[in-house]
Amino acid sequence: MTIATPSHTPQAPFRIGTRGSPLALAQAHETRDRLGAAHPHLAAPGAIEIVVIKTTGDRILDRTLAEAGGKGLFTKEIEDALLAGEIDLAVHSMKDVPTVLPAGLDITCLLPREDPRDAWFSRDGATLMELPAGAVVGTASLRRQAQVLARRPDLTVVPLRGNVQTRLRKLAEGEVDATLLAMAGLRRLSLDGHATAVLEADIMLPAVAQGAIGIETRVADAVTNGLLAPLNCAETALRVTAERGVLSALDGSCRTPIAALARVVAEGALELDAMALSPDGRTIVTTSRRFLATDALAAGLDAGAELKGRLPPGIFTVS
Ligand SMILES: NCc1[nH]cc(CCC(=O)O)c1CC(=O)O
Repeated sequence: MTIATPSHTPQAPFRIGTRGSPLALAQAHETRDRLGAAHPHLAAPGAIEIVVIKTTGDRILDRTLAEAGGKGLFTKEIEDALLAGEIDLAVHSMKDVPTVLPAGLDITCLLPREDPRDAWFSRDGATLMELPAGAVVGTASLRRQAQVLARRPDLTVVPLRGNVQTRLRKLAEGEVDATLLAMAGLRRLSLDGHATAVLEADIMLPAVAQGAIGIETRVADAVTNGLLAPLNCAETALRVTAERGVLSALDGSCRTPIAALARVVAEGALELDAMALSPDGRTIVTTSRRFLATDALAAGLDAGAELKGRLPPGIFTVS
């Protein structure tokens, strides 16, 4: 396979590739605004074009993503457009980006991270611990399902899909009694005011890279990568590197629910909490690391390898 390496020419519009969901578009607009703020020639009207690309993940409405299987459901078609030179950069929720990227592409920029926590929504304002026995929690995320069932094995978890607005509508219509959504997405859509509660990480450890926006480009496209350099948030990049290290150490051992959150605890020092769970929430393996910024990837990989080694055989291989 040959990899095209077209490069942005200053007179043509700069093209941002994105999914078409309201959240994806908000993230693309944030990227466009940050590029315009950093580079006056990109602030002019029409200087940046937003190209909406439909992905396999957008077509899957009736099954949970875990059932649909496969990695990169939300990224493949966008990456194909990037490799073909149809767009100059792709904006992704890092949570949806696989750990292994196509040859010639890389995440070359991470925007400052939003709140990584999950928000809790219930129809009548009950918290997770207050919901009546047998109440129905809607989520397609095995990570959220497992952590809900770990605390409340008497609840029923059913899949709930659709974009943020759709899920909130289904909650209001009574299809479920409660649901969970990433705070980051809600903030970006100005919907965070509707949340019943924000779940701290010791109640609901977030997904790897939740709340982080990553920008994927062609490694060889020096023009685009140069324009993005001032937009990169070094702290977010370190945290995401550690968390994705956990994921890459566990990749291949299936669709085990995994959660991880890294944060800066002192100048140049980070802490990482990582967790693997069985979907029924009955088996939970956790570990933490404290490490220096230079060791972010190694710490994540090491934590992931430890979790992998401690997984009870059989329980976690659901593939
Ligand atoms: N898989 C869907 C998805 N991908 C990223 C976000 C939220 C935004 C983020 O985590 O950056 C969501 C929705 C959700 O989990 O509520």
